[in-house]
Amino acid sequence: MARYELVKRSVALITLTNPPVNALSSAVRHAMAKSMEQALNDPKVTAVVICGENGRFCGGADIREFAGPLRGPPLVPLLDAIEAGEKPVVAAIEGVALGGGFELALVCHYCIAHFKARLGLPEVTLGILPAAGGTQRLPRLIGIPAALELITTAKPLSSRRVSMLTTPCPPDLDALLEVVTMEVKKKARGVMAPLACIQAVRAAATMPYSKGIKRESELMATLFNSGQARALQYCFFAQRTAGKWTLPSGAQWNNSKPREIRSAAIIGLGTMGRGIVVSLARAGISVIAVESEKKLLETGKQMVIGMLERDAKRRGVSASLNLLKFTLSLQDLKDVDLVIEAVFEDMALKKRVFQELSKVCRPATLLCTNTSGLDVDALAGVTDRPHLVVGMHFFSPAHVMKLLEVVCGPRSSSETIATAMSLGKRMGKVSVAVGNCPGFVGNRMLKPYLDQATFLLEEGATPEQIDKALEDFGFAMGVFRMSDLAGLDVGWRIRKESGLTGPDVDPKNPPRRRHGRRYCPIPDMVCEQGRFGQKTGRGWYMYDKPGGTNAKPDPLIQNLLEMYRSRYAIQPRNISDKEIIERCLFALANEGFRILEDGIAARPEDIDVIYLFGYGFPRHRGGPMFYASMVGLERVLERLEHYHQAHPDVPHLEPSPLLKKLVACGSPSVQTWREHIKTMHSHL
Ligand SMILES: CCCCCCCCCCCCC[C@H](O)CC(=O)SCCNC(=O)CCNC(=O)[C@H](O)C(C)(C)COP(=O)(O)OP(=O)(O)OC[C@H]1O[C@@H](n2cnc3c(N)ncnc32)[C@H](O)[C@@H]1OP(=O)(O)O
Ligand SMILES: NC(=O)c1ccc[n+]([C@@H]2O[C@H](COP(=O)([O-])OP(=O)(O)OC[C@H]3O[C@@H](n4cnc5c(N)ncnc54)[C@H](O)[C@@H]3O)[C@@H](O)[C@H]2O)c1
Repeated sequence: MARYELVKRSVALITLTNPPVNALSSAVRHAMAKSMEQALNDPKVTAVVICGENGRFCGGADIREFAGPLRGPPLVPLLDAIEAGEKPVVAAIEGVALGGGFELALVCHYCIAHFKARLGLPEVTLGILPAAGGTQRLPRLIGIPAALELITTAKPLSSRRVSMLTTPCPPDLDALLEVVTMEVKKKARGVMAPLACIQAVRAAATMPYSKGIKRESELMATLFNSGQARALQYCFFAQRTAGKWTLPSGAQWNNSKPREIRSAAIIGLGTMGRGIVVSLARAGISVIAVESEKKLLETGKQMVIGMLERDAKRRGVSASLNLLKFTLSLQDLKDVDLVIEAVFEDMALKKRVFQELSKVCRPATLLCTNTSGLDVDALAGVTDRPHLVVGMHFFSPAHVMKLLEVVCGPRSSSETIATAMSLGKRMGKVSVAVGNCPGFVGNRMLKPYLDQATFLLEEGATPEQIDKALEDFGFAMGVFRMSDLAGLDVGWRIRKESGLTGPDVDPKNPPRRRHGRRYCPIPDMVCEQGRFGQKTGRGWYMYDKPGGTNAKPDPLIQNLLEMYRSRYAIQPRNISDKEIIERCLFALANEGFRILEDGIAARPEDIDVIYLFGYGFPRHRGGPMFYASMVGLERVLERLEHYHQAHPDVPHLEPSPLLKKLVACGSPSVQTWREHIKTMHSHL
């Protein structure tokens, strides 16, 4: 846990040895305390060097220990003792020095850091604060403004910049703290940890160290047992769990070898294709981009080049334009390792493309589709290599959004899945393996969520009221603002194609019912007026101009809702924010339970990661499944039963059998739900 050596007969070298990140577990703290005592008591030792094994100084406190009672020597007195010791202590930093690892470096009398070292205080991302003196020592070392930025944003630093940060405490501290508080509140709505950090830094600025450290510890005590800290720490591990995919066949992340991908092709240079090309090129992969027409090819090319150049400028690197090739001919794809199809969401067109690819590409080429919800296995079926077909569902904008759903068809081989997952990681994505069903995980769950929002409109709510409730809950954007951003015409086209609206609707359908269920035609009425969202300057809100982003409530929408309600004799009622949150989010989680039952997602963590990284679910709430567990499954069940009774024609509100089963089993913790699902059918 910590190795002690005497070097050159006078220097004690203490190496932290707790792979993979040398976290400061109880055993490490114990070994460090012993080693320091030995070094301080040995008259031969004139100086001490602390470093970490395997090129990593220290990833901080052992987060897993936070879930149980705290044992072992506490960190603060250990670090205080190092700082107070009479022999000089040097931190030799290679790799990461994060959280408690950085706080350890701060108590050392000297630090030497490799130029690739990464130093930072990511505690706020875990819902806590740097409580081993970080909020007290860092302001003293680098000044209030720089310390505030590091502590409240969790942004890591390269080692060279640390030496440049020497801003003194500004004269108007209160004004500065006020500005930072506003920024933090705006960026991380409702999140407690960064606000507590600001209070701790205020203590550093206004109190002697002995009092400041006490304040730090009080603030930590509040955060430590909070629901937000539990949620954020759950997110940390959920993200890592998602990478560890597993199939019922026994194939899994650690026994399936991915293929190396050196070259790839993208078919379709529209909204998605462009972002995917950028993501691949940024990862150092040669890309051939294919369009159907010369003009579209040229437009796509210019957009991709512009995106890559801007991105490279931002990151201070040179744009990898030499990796790109643009063509109108599929024949150019015969040697690529992998193809990602991103043409229109049209099954017949996609099938034609896959048939053609089957003929053109060498037999070992992987064929992937970026479809948002079509049957991946139906596409595999038209190829000569169904085992090499997989869905790679990126999210818009594809070069920005971190989520990648890897959609495993029943015939996708484990090597194919491993390759898609590993390629996602190489592109900096958070990849989650999911089964093949309409909408996969993310978009399938979105339907009940959107339905509830529009039903609430019918019943008396306004778009701005619903959005505000969701934004106060922590979403960056409410459902209507998000829909305006994404474009309302996409959903409208899908509804027309599935016969829910437009000329193909069976006239025998009552106006607010389809297939025997409640249906809300308001979104169709909005689209019929040419209101497609931000791009047309009008949608659920009005904007200054087409493409504008400043959403204002629109009296025309208000009129439309009033006319609609009076046409169908709906008496509007006052709807509480509580009802909005419960109906939208419990319906969302309920579909998540069904997805687990159906074996479309292997674990609740996978669903939560999809919602955190693809749909802006607030991280401090942990994701829809974790949120349901925090509310209490019994309560979620009771509320769903209540709402289903009130709306029996909405099947999504009927509690899922898995939810009922979990409640009957005493509402076990989310990490153990898997044991209750394992007998069920898996599509993974
Ligand atoms: C009344 C109550 C009073 C309560 C008062 C309590 C007082 C308690 C006193 C506490 C003192 C506070 C000390 C300190 O301020 C707090 C902290 O230090 S919190 C931890 C801060 N550190 C981090 O957040 C770093 C987290 N890790 C990372 O960002 C990355 O892992 C990495 C280090 C950059 C490495 O990244 P990668 O190479 O990509 O590797 P992985 O991410 O896949 O990780 C590999 C593996 O390691 C596990 N792991 C990583 N870091 C930790 C950690 N700090 N603790 C435990 N485990 C860690 C990770 O989960 C992976 O394992 P897997 O999940 O795959 O099994
Ligand atoms: N837009 C999104 O938010 C989003 C998100 C995730 C997934 N998707 C999916 O990604 C796919 C593409 O969506 P999009 O939004 O980029 O569409 P888009 O309309 O912006 O782009 C599609 C592009 O494909 C090109 N194309 C059509 N047929 C072609 C052919 N035979 N050969 C070469 N190019 C061809 C078109 O010219 C067009 O430029 C769809 O399956 C969609 O469901 C979209």
